[in-house]
Amino acid sequence: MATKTATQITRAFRNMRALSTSAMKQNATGLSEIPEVAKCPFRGMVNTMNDVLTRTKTGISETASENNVKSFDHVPGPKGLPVVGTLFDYFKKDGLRFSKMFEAYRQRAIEYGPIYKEKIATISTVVISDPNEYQKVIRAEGKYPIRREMEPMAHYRRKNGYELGLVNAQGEEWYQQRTVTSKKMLKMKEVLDFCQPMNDVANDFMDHLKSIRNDSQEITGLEKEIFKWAMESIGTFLFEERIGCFANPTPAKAQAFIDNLRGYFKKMQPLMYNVPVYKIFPTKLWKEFENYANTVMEIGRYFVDKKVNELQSADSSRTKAEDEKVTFLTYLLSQQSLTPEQALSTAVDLLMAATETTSNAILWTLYCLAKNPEVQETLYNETLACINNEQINADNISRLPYVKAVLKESLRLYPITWATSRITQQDMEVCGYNIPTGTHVQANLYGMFRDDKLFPESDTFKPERWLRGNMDTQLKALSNLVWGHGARMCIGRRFAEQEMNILLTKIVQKFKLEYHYEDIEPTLNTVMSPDSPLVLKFVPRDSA
Ligand code: HEM
Repeated sequence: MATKTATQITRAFRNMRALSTSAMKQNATGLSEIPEVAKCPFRGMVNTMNDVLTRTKTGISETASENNVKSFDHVPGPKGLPVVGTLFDYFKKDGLRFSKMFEAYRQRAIEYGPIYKEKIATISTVVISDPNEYQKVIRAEGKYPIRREMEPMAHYRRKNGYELGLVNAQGEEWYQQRTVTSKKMLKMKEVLDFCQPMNDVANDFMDHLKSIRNDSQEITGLEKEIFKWAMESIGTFLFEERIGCFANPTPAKAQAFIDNLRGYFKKMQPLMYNVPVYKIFPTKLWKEFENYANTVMEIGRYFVDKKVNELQSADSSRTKAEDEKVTFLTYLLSQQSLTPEQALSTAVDLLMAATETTSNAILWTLYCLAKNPEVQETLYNETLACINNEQINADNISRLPYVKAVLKESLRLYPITWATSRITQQDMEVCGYNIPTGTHVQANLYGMFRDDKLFPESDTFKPERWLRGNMDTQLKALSNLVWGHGARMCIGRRFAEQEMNILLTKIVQKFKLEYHYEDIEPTLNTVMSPDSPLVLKFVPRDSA
């Protein structure tokens, strides 16, 4: 892909500034997006279902029966009511809960088997709990895999005239953004280059942890602290400079971003499953979500704009767009295939996607380690033997198989993204049923990960499962699924694994973790999070 000249970059910066400051005005006019908002909110779903019904009533079921493949109509599942489907099952006293959808999927799979279908209000889904059968979906996803939109997020962006961003864009638009972004984010060398900044952030975080422990060596409000680490870490990648989240007090903008982003993900969860009335009139929940979203976008843009301004005011003759080592943002802006608005949306998307995910993954891992002291000791001994007190770098990071196994095992027990999502783009057979084009299909990750047949003693934390020699190909494929699959797999995976490995190594080197309270259960704030505050004791290993 050709890079732009310095003049073109300067023009891109200028456009970017104009765009970001006029974003709200664009919302008001919202020329390109108004028709989308004006669409019937249920149209997409009705179309998909009609398509499915037409196909099953006509050619497809005949073909299916010819090949001994049962028609889509026969896929088992809860019946539900006309229009609302099984929605009311989620409001019954002691019934299923939107905040525990992973458990609902698991229970349904136990009741209906490796494939079932369910319609919850406007969402129709086919859930697959057999990893081999799900491979058929993976193999058929094509060049432009379609993941179901995160509807509240996409609706907010359309309504306000923002680009959909990498997470929600589809087809050619998605492909362009993905191609540009993956060159920096999925290339091992590019990510390994960030070992040093990640070490620096993790070292500072160790000092921060020491300073915020109370007299009992416990840290309360650990969630917010870990979130700061995640934000600081992605900040170094996007902007190649420190945001300063560990300062006392935390910079107001960073603190507001953290608080609002958490609220944003929390409110998105119930909006995703309920009837999307918010598309017609703003419900209380929608307004709360919108408020959080406004602040998150505003602050996300502030960080991006700040960097853009700095780059612009630097001597343009020294702009290093042609060089290999430029900030991620400079790189994005230098790409001809991205509009400045797309570059900006992508950067904000990454800032958002990186924080909630890695912070929750780390929280779960620390919880598992604190509850399993023998695992903690094995991990500590590995770090002593393999890297001692060296900084983690491109060479020695591969010498830490146990830390990787610990992370995999935590994500197995607490898969923060607990199900995958694809819309099929061709008819296919799965578990002996015909699945027509346009069907929303999901892998029941939480159900698979807690299945004793796939993972003996599945509720037990055993990182050894993931060590070379103990792992067969099926297990390996399964561990990867927590990052999604194929061309649309998590773009931040390499970045996330590296920063989490570095942080975990440093934490076990410095502290023994203890947990002395009731067990914590998972709940969904869009990603799987602890349902109550996690209070851990950080006991120093040395006298430092
Ligand atoms: C524990 C950490 C994380 C987990 C478990 C995780 C998991 C996932 C999953 C399952 C998907 C959907 C993939 C698919 O549909 O096949 C995804 C997509 C995505 N993730 Fe992550 N993620 C994590 C961290 C991150 C980080 C650190 C970033 C950014 C630096 C990030 C950025 C994204 C983006 C932009 C997408 C959309 C990609 C696309 O549609 O092309 N994620 N992630």
